Amino acid sequence: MGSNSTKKIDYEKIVSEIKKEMSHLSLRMGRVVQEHKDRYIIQAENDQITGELLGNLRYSATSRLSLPAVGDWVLFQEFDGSSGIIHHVLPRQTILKRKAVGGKDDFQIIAANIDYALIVQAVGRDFSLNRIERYLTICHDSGIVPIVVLNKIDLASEVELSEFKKLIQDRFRGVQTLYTSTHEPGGLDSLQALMESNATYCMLGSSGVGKSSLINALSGSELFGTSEISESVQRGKHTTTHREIVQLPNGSFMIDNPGIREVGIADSKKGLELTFHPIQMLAEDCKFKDCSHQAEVGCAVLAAIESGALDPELYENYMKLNREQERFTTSLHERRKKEKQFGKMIKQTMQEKKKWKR
Ligand SMILES: Nc1nc2c(ncn2[C@@H]2O[C@H](COP(=O)(O)OP(=O)(O)OP(=O)(O)O)[C@@H](O)[C@H]2O)c(=O)[nH]1
Ligand SMILES: [Zn+2]
Repeated sequence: MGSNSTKKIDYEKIVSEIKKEMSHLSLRMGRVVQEHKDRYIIQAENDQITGELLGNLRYSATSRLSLPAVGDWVLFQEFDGSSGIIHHVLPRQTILKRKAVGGKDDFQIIAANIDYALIVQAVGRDFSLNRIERYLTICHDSGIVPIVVLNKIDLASEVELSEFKKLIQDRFRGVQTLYTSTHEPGGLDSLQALMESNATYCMLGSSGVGKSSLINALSGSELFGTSEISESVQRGKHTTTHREIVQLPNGSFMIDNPGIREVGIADSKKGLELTFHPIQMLAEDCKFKDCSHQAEVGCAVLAAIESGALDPELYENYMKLNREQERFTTSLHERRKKEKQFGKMIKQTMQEKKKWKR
């Protein structure tokens, strides 16, 4: 799958081992294409199965990460041709997750096994190198290959467009970038040419940049007309209560996901390091191993800013993300500590009560 260097999961081997172990069942493999409250739609070859999670799996789940999500490969026992019980969630190639809000879990999976993310921006006011960088960090954290898509290029003059190109290329060397318009014939050719059949894509981008227009345009090929697929894409657009994977006429899969817009920065240092590689490289030359690159003597990062070798904006952004990450990790830590204290208090109270009864 393109430049994705992560190790490929050998599903065949895993599945045959599980099947051997569970030979009293006749398990089938399928992919979760829709996630509802407690129901999953599973695509298995040409069958759509309504799946429920095996009670055992639900109750033994220690976090939401172990429950099925859109994009997951699962093993299920079919029972009447259209229903099934999910027995296994197979290991994930990639996980796109976000901080859970208000829930007891730390993370919530948005989708699993996404190969490529299209980071969509529009020329004009939405355009922000910093925002692209945030999305790149998310991709690197998740093991998803990013592709930057600058859309609405029909709104830019030749000169403006070449300025945008230069900005992107200077800042994100090595990241594939496409320039598209859904309002011009042929405006999607570069995207169409790039998309791999059977690979799974998602769109990341602010509201209004043209994500739905892109999906609609991609699904409106002459081959399929505007029939089923665009209908299901439309449906996805208006139904904000669940996530869905649709197959496009070009054979690739697209996660049409309203929630994907709320993706935040997750808690991995790895993503930061990959995105801000130049800073990481420089940091190796800092005098102190634990240099915070803020005021230290012999800081190679600060020296590079001074000499003009490092973009100060990239530095600012790096520090900002670092702070955010720290805040997140700290708040997690504090929350856990509070929970522990609370548990202790309950225990003590119970013991006191017992004493009192005696
Ligand atoms: N000029 C121009 N307008 C576009 C293009 N693509 C989309 N638009 C317009 O931009 C507006 C927003 O497009 P959407 O596809 O709804 O954007 P979105 O990213 O899906 O927005 P949300 O659904 O709010 O997340 C619509 O009015 C589109 O017609 C383009 O290539 N050029
Ligand atoms: Zn330093």
